[in-house]
Amino acid sequence: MADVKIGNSMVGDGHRVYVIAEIGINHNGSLEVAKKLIEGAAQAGCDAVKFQKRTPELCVPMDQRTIERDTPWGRMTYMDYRYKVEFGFDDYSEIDAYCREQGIAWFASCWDEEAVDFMEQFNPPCYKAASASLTDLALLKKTKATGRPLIISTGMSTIEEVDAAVNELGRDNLLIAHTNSTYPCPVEELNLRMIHTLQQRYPENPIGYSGHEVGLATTWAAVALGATFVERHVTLDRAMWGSDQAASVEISGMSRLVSNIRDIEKSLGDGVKRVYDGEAAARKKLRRV
Ligand SMILES: C=C(OP(=O)(O)O)C(=O)O
Repeated sequence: MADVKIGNSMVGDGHRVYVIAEIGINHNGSLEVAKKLIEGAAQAGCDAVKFQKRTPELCVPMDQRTIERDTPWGRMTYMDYRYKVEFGFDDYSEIDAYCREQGIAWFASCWDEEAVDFMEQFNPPCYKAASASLTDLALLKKTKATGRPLIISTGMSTIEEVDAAVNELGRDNLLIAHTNSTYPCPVEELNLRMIHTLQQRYPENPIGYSGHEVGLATTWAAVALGATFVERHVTLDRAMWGSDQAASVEISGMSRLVSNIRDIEKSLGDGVKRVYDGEAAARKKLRRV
């Protein structure tokens, strides 16, 4: 399997699992909340935080735009809500500076082509294409053409759609995440063995896991199954307003997630049978023949 370099980190078999705290839109349009999430993710030991960048007038479907909904800022159309939770250039400049201060990488999934041009201004270490964008081949190609590593997510997709995206993009500098796009995802539908299916189908690409389940055990299982990177949504409080919050992990959970991932990756070893020095005494004392 080829390795892919994201910033200063190598991602792939035999390397530390790259842990991404997906802030997404859990900041609810507040830079203050975003900064608390960045700080929490850095302290938890995550390698990167991730945002979602949209140009609402390009990526909100026409039939959704005028639908009204109740929000913490009052009743508004879906389009107005999308603008409300969208950070602009000054916000991202502050996020960029803050991430440097906290010593954590940051990048975004770009939901439309303009968003890619926007993000290029910040020299991100990589990009992500959300599961929703997997069949948007023009967007995938535009993102890949930046020359930066690209993570594609495979929720809500058929295997033929995944093949089509990978064939269009080529195997180079491409990472693939197993995902189920139900929020929160029932454990019976996580289908973590898909990690093996993806490893066998795309042997040149680092395979990872983007999870939306409640709890941490199944993400640890994904690491035990060989996920080379892991992404979980992060929140200050799972009870906060917003569609992704309930399927997110609070900061204390992120700390447990990362520290146990570090133990799991060490515990996997190399699969070569050996007698460890620490076993010598037991071997001497307990072996009859
Ligand atoms: C929705 C996203 O990702 P995923 O499909 O992995 O949940 C995203 O990265 O914006």
